[in-house]
Amino acid sequence: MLELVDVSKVYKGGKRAVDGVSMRLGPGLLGLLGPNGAGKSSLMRVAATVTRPTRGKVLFEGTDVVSRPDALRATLGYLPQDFGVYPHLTAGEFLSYLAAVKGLSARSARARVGELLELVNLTEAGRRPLGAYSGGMLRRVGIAQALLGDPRVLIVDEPTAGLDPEERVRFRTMLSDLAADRVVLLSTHIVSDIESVASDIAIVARGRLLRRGSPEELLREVDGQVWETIAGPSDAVAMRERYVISRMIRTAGGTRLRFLSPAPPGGDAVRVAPDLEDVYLAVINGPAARDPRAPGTAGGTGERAVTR
Ligand SMILES: Nc1ncnc2c1ncn2[C@@H]1O[C@H](COP(=O)(O)OP(=O)(O)OP(=O)(O)O)[C@@H](O)[C@H]1O
Repeated sequence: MLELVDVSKVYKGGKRAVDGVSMRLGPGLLGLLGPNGAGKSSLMRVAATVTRPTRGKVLFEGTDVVSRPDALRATLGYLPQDFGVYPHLTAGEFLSYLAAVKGLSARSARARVGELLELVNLTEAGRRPLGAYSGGMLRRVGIAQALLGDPRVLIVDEPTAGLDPEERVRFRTMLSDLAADRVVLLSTHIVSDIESVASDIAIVARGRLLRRGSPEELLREVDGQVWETIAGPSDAVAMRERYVISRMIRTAGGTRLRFLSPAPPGGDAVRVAPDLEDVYLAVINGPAARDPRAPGTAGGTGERAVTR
C-alpha cells in the first residue's frame, strides 16, 4: 500500500540522515526501532510527505506521492515528534479546529472529537486549556488529532515519549487495534514499546535499514547467542569490555549479566532464550551497523559493552 523505494535524505550541510532505505508497508503495525539519531524521524517525515527525499520515491497505492502528496495526505494521520499545540485552546477546541482544517463538517467533527477524547481518556480534561496539560496528556491529544480523519495510514513518531507506564500499555493496545485494518508505522528507541504489538519490525541505525522481519524471524537470528552468568565485581568489568551486555542486575551474590556471544563463552555461563532486546543490541552493534567512514567507532562488534 505504502512503499519507500531507495529513499535517502541529506540535509543542508551534508548530514545523510536516511541512506537508501526501501520498504513496503501493508496493513498491520510496523515498528521502526533505532537509537537516537538513527534517522527514524527523517524517514517518517519523508513517508508522511512532510519533507521531500533527496533521492528515491514514496509510492501510495502506486501513486508517486513525492510529486503528488495529496493522494496520501487525504488519508494520512501523522503525529510528529515535535507536536505543537495552541496553549489557550482546550483539547476539544483544538481538535475541532483541526477537524475543520481537515474539512470535516461541524456535525461529524463534534461526534468524532467526542469519540477521540474518550478513546485517549481525555473527556474530562478536554475542557481545560492545553497549556495546563502534562507531556503525556499532550501526547494523547497528538494521537487523537492523528486519528481525526479516520486515516488508512497512521504514522506516529515516538508516540509513547513522556507517557507513564500505564498510558504506554493503553497506547500499545490502542495502536495494535488500529493496525487491524490500516497501515501503522510507529517509531521508537524502546524495544518494549513494540515487542508485544508489532507483527513486523524494522531496525535502523545511521540512516540505514539493518533488519526487517517478524519478531520470530528476528529472534531466530540470535538463537544460541545469548548467555547469562553471575560475575563478581572485577569479572563484571572485564565482561563489559568483551561482550555486548543486554542486561545487568545486581544481586546479593554478584552481578547477573546477560550478554551476547556467538561462540560459547565458557565458564559457568548458561545459554538462555533470546528476546527482542537482545536482537536489537546484536543488530545495532553488529558489523552492518558500523560506519564505513569511521571504522571501529560504531559501538563495536561484541568488543564493546552496551548496557541499558
Ligand atoms: N533538519 C535537519 N537538518 C540537519 N540535520 C538534521 C535535521 N534533522 C535531523 N538531522 C540529523 O539527522 C540525523 C537523524 O535525525 P532523526 O531525527 O531523523 O533521527 P531519529 O532516529 O528520529 O532520532 P531521535 O529519536 O533522536 O529524534 C541526526 O544526526 C540529526 O541530527
